[in-house]
Amino acid sequence: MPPEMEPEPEAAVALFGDRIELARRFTAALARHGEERGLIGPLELPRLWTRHILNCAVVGPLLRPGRVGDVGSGAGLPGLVLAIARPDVSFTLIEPMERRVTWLNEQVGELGLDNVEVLRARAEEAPKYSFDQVTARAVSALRKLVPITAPLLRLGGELVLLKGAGAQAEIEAATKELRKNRVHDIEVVVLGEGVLAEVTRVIRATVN
Ligand SMILES: C[S@@+](CC[C@H](N)C(=O)[O-])C[C@H]1O[C@@H](n2cnc3c(N)ncnc32)[C@H](O)[C@@H]1O
Repeated sequence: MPPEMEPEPEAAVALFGDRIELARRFTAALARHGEERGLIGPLELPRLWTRHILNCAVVGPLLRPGRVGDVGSGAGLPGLVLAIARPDVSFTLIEPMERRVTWLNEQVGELGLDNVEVLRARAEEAPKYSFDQVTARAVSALRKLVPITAPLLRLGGELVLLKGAGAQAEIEAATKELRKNRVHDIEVVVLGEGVLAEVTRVIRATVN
């Protein structure tokens, strides 16, 4: 028997506000098709809301009106979730895998999101100096992620990288890459305390 879908947590309505119906539709689509389309693992259904959707949605308040590039969007995490939560921000979802790009385009159409474009590319091929902020989640270790994300930012732009409990250790392991890519004011922001069972850690830093 397939595992049960996690019921919607109370925090979802507070995080998505009047966009909650869109968040519900996206979560339901991911629950229905995510495994068969190779977007999420078979064990993710019982934690789809908390571990994935809300883990991304709590990052919404860190974004500023402007242009955000989401590197390695995959199923739409965090890019599509944030595009639902923040209709005042323009998103470019940067993803190289064709079947994931197809999924992302389908969801943008289904949900009627007019603040999202999908770019089939590796971050290395995406236009440089284009974004005010760049997000990424579960793409690679910071020392490999910095050289492919920092060049996408305009001067003074910001990295907003979702990371696990090892965020601080990743910063220490990436000292050389951070310096070489002019990344400054690096901090770990902890989000979702008292709301999520597992908090979201974000490495936030400025490039100049
Ligand atoms: C483990 S998945 C994570 C997907 C999603 N961000 C999430 O949190 O579920 C990593 C994604 O990064 C993409 N990816 C890997 N290398 C990349 C690169 N150099 N540029 C852009 N995307 C990349 C992969 O195609 C894949 O969709």
